[in-house]
Order: sequence, then C-alpha cells, then structure tokens
Amino acid sequence: MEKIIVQGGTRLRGRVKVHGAKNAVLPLIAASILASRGEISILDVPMLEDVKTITQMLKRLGVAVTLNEDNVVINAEKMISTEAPYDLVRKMRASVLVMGPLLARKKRARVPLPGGCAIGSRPIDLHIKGFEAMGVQFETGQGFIEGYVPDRLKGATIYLDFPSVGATQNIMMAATLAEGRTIIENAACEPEIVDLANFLNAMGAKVRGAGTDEIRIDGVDFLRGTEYTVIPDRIEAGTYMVAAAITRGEVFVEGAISDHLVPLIAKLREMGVHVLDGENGIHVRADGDLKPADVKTLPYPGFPTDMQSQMMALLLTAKGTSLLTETVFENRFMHVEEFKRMGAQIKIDGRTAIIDGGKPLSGAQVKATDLRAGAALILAGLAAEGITELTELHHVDRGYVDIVGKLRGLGAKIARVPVEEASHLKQKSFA
Ligand SMILES: CC(=O)N[C@H]1[C@@H](OP(=O)(O)OP(=O)(O)OC[C@H]2O[C@@H](n3ccc(=O)[nH]c3=O)[C@H](O)[C@@H]2O)O[C@H](CO)[C@@H](O)[C@@H]1O
Ligand SMILES: C=C(OP(=O)(O)O)C(=O)O
Repeated sequence: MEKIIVQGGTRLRGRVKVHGAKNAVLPLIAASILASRGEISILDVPMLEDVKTITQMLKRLGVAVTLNEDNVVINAEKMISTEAPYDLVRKMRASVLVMGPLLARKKRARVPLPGGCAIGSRPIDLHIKGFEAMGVQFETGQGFIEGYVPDRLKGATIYLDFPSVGATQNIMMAATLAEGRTIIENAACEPEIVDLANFLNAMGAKVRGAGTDEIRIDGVDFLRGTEYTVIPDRIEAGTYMVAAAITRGEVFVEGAISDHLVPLIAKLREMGVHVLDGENGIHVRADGDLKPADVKTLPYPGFPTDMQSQMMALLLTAKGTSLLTETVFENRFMHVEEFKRMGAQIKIDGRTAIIDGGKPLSGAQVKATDLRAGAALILAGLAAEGITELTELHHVDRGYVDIVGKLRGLGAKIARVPVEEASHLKQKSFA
C-alpha cells in the first residue's frame, strides 16, 4: 500500500499537459460494443484504473481489446456474452453504460445493480425508464437487473426528470440501432455527451443536437469501426488550474479547452486569479490574497460537481466567508471532515458548506474519500504548512494519470511512497 506525501509552501510554475478525458473515454469504450463490423481505435486514452476496468469488462463479454500505451483497439464483431460481471461493476459505476449497447446489439443485458457509492445513492431509474419506453422489458432479481427486447428496440420520445449524464449516454447508445427516431428531452449537455455523439456518428450513427437539451437519434441497421481521438479532460485541467491558484503560482495547462471550463474560469477570475486563454491551453497565475466566492454545482453548463472539492480547497485559502452548494449529489461533502484535520473552518448546513477561509492550513494525515476529494486534499496539502499524508490512493488512481509526476514537474514537493515509510525518510522523498 502506498501514500502520497506533500510538503506545502512551494509556488508551482511551468507547464502541465492534460490527458484524454476519463468521463469521455468510458462511454466511448462501452459504445464500441455497438460496432458489428470493423475495428475501433480510440486515441489519447488515459491509462487509468477505470479504463482498465471497463476494457476488462468488454473482454469478459467476449470482445477483443488491445491496450497500448495511449490507445485502445477494440473489435466487437464476435462478442458472445450479455452478462456484465459483478466484480467489475462494483468497482466502477460507469459499468452500467454497457447496458444500452448490449440491449441494442444483442437484445439482452444482465447487469448487477451498481449500488451507491461515497458521493450518493446514484440510482439508475432514469436509464430504466428510457429503455422501457423503447420496448425493453426488465426483470429484477437479487442484486441484478436483466433487460430483454422482445422484438426490436423502438424509437421513443423520452423526457428525463433530471439531465443525467449516464442516462443520456445509455439511451443515446441504445437508440442508434433502434427502429425509427428517438428524442431525448431535458438531455444532459456535457462535452462528454457531444464527444460520444461525434464518436457514434463516426461509426455511422445519426445523432443530432448533442450539446443541447434535445437530442434526436435516427436508428440505423448497423455501426462500424472507426478511429477517434478522445477530448481532453476538463476536470483534470481544472484541477491543475486550481493547483496554480492555490499555490499562488503560474502554470500553463496545455490542452485545456476554455469553452469546457467557463464556470470555473468565471469563479477563478471573481476570486482575483488571472486566467488567460492561450493557444492550445490556459494560462493561470495568482498572487497574494484571493477573494471569497459563492459557488453552486449544477449540470453543465453550470459549475461541475467534479470540481467541487478542489474548489473548496481553494476557497479555504481566500480570506472571508464563501458558500459552496452541492446540488447534483446528495452526499458529496465527505472531504470536509478531512479538510478539518488540516485546520479548515467549515460548517455544513444542508447542501451548503460555509467556508471561513484564509485561516492557515497545516499538514495532516488524511484519506481520499472519493477520487476528486483525493485530488482536493493534495491541493490543500500544497498550500498547507508542513507535511500532508494522503492514503486510500485507489480513488485517485481511478481518475488521474501520474498526478504526482505532473505536480513534481511544476516544482511541487510531493512523492508517492510505501505506507510504512518512516517519518525521518519523508524529507528525502522530495529530493
Ligand atoms: C463516468 C462519468 O461520466 N461520471 C460522471 C457522470 O456520472 P453519472 O452519469 O453517474 O451522473 P448523473 O448525471 O447520472 O447523476 C446526477 C444525479 O442524477 C441522479 N440520477 C442519475 C441517474 C438516474 O437514473 N437517476 C438519478 O436519480 C444521481 O443520483 C445524481 O444525483 O456525471 C456526474 C455528474 O456530472 C459526474 O459527477 C461523474 O463524474
Ligand atoms: C464521480 C466521478 O466519477 P464516477 O461517475 O466514475 O464515479 C468523477 O469523475 O468525479
């Protein structure tokens, strides 16, 4: 077992490159199941734990998958199984995204119920309602749900009660091979939805309107292989932008797309951080005192919930009171208790965290309670006095490629060491 140790107090400087987006590549890999002819090649793939999990899932379904350094080659012509294995589904909620493609391609899907996770109960009722409208019949057994299509999937008009990212993606994928037109109303508008639509269209699908709240899909008879490059990770980019701001440093985040980061950029500027949109990236610089700000997470184009904990770390360093409201997940404040170990002054009132910022943070032993919380605690460690030790790194590994190496490249004093490393060796680890 390993931990990350961070010594705070260094201003970060330099250039960091963003990898391909985790939340874009997972649905792309699931969608590859839909290609009954030819080979799919996905480029700029971040080799994260989640990518390994979903590719293992495809292999267990009988799909041929080759993982290379930063690309994945998939051939689903001869897939054989329609049953997603529990040991993989429980590791990663995005596994439920194989359901739409399996129903479309094989007319059957048996998926263990993914259950809740640290950030909320995360039901899949909207996915199921959408599939049912398309003619899928479901049976629920102990711990699993099984759907089958008696005839052919039929296009339908589906209104989502909430613009769920996963439900929009699952329904969109199923609809590509359905008979007739599907319309998804109140659809999610995230850039990862647009990326999936572009990928499906490159495979021969007819998807229009992705990126707006109404997506129209005209079913086709089959999809084929293609080569596709995944979009840069806006949450990874945002994490490094906050790293620059929290250390009052100066960093160029290469590959960051400002159009995907509008609410974060607006809030950083409101706080007094200098953000410049450059060619192929974003330049971030901060000096001295920052101002507090109020932030509310919302579906895209609102402020992303996946940046909430990193933003909280930054607000802890801004003198005054900030309010941070989480509206997307009902339990995404697990990091608050960990921040408090570092001396943070935060009170929770329902879905709002009241942050009394500008008080010095001190290094402490903390644990990653989910993947973004892990990143946020590293950020807080960069701004704290003394040494912070972060455990439960499997969360961080789900979503960040080499976060330690990238931060070291910017001058951070950070290292990944075995958990049992003696205290007197810590200083040496930063050399
Ligand atoms: C792999 C991936 O892309 N994960 C992202 C995706 O997750 P995911 O697709 O799971 O998120 P959703 O947009 O579906 O969930 C948002 C909210 O809707 C609720 N809900 C969702 C589906 C449903 O059938 N019923 C229901 O009530 C959820 O419990 C949650 O409270 O979008 C989230 C919201 O931007 C991000 O935080 C995740 O990083
Ligand atoms: C919550 C996240 O991911 P997932 O939906 O895969 O749990 C995330 O990326 O912050």
